[in-house]
Amino acid sequence: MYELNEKELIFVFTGPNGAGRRTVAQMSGSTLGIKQVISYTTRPPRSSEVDGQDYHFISAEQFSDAEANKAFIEVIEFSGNRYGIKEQDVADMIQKFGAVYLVLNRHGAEQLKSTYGNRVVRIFIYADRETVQQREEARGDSPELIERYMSHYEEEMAYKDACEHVFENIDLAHTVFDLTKTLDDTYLRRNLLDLD
Ligand SMILES: Nc1nc2c(ncn2[C@@H]2O[C@H](COP(=O)(O)OP(=O)(O)O)[C@@H](O)[C@H]2O)c(=O)[nH]1
Ligand SMILES: Nc1ncnc2c1ncn2[C@@H]1O[C@H](COP(=O)(O)OP(=O)(O)O)[C@@H](O)[C@H]1O
Repeated sequence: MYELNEKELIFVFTGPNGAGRRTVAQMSGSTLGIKQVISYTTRPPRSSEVDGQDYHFISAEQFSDAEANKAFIEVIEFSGNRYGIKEQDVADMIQKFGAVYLVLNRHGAEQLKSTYGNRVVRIFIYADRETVQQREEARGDSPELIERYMSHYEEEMAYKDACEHVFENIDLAHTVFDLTKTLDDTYLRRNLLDLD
């Protein structure tokens, strides 16, 4: 396994689906200049999604081949689709950029933590049940998919106290400001938000 040095950090955004993890991660990530390590998935792309940007969309056969070659740090199955992060992608991105982020459910967050230890900073993003459901509806998720996401809500919420940082995402601008400032002050020290 690639050993990370002190300046190399992996930010893992986790929390219930629909809480806004991807949205806030992308916004803070672009301000702070940290890049996303993209997962591989067998699920089909949604109409707004771009291959290589949202996910690497691959066939079930390609996924199994990569799995057989031990390419993935972890693999999960959600709703009949498979998801995984490639170890080589994490190593390459870290060597190139120093700090990276991922958006994962609690199992992925836990796996990364056990692999990379104190180099992993888990950031829990959440909102109340009703708000999450409304956002999934507004995002255009089907009623069946929403039901599946909501059936995992409590399980994902139970991971909150294990995470290094927790943000309730109600007002988007507010969340992104607080998050960016916390990451900058605590880890990156780029003083991007120094308002003095
Ligand atoms: N553990 C793990 N979770 C992942 C990975 N990629 C995506 N996820 C999470 O798996 C869940 C299901 O993903 P999906 O239904 O496609 O939702 P999406 O977040 O809107 O793309 C979401 O909570 C994702 O954040 C991965 O490689 N590993
Ligand atoms: N604070 C917020 N207020 C209103 N809508 C939000 C907020 N944060 C995110 N959203 C919207 O909610 C939906 C879910 O956010 P997304 O980032 O896709 O969630 P996740 O990655 O946690 O599944 C998206 O349509 C996003 O634009």
